[in-house]
Amino acid sequence: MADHKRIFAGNYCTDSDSSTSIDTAIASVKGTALQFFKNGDSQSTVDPKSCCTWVCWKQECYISTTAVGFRKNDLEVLIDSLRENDLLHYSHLLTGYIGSPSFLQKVASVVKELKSNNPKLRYVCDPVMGDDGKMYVPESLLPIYKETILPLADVITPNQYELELLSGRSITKVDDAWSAIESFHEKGCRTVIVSSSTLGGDNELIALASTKKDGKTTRAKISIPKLDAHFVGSGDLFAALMMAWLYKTDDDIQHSLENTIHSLQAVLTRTLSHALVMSKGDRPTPEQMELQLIQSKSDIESPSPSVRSTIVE
Ligand SMILES: Nc1ncnc2c1ncn2[C@@H]1O[C@H](COP(=O)(O)OP(=O)(O)OP(=O)(O)O)[C@@H](O)[C@H]1O
Ligand SMILES: Cc1ncc(CO)c(CO)c1O
Repeated sequence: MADHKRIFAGNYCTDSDSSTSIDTAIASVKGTALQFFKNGDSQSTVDPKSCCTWVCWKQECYISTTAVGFRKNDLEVLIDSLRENDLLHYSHLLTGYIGSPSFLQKVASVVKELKSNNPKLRYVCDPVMGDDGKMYVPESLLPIYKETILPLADVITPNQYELELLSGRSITKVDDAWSAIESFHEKGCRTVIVSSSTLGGDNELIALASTKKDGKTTRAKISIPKLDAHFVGSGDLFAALMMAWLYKTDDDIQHSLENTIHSLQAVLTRTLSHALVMSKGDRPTPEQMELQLIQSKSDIESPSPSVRSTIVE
């Protein structure tokens, strides 16, 4: 199995539902892996060496459906074992929810080690800290994200609130967002994607993307029709799909945004319709709102976007 297709995708999660980034990143890039994760089948469709140990851990977690917290010591043991087996060579690293400062510091040292093994490694960081003005991780994570993680990240995918936290600025207009994004470029982060914001009209969410190459910045913006529901795992799915499409399109932010948003819309619309049928008109339970990823396999693998992004001069 060629080294360049290796992905290291990690999402510190507390239950099986919140690990969509792993399923989706692998599924997007490897095609066949989606079924493998969801049906908990044998390892026949996936060469474990081509994915990563966390994926195997995730599979166990999914089968047992036990609440699992992946802690700093677990990460150390995992990294030590991968190092001993000469398996610390990856093309991409994706991190999501991280709940403790010591874990985040350890992630920073892992990023450095992976980058020293492969200077071309792409680190995609979803700085999951909160939403709608509320933090749901300890505040002590913020300075670590700002000072240590941001300069290491090649791609960062904050939502509007996380953009405010990381930049220390209030974001009330699209122009505020662009200047906060520019400040991240200045810190060394090449590509910044704002996964969702309320900087548009009442019925839409706005996502923004900016990438800097050879001193030139390219910016894109897309309007997302807003669904009247709250989804769990949509941010994970967003980060995973952006990572896959940026890789597949050689950093074309416009097409990556369009493809990602198309797949998200398909998954979320299907999820909501399914949940409403299952709940027979009552408020759907979290189980009924589980993202319909398997059912959306073709929308993930072969998106045909109808919503277009615009390049912002
Ligand atoms: N209510 C919704 N209506 C339409 N699309 C949605 C909705 N909620 C989420 N999405 C889609 O999910 C994507 C990710 O947005 P979301 O706000 O869930 O992520 P996030 O806040 O960045 O996540 P995280 O908590 O991981 O940081 C958006 O770009 C959008 O495409
Ligand atoms: C535990 C936990 N809490 C919150 C979030 C953000 O939606 C995530 C993203 O998956 C998560 O895993």
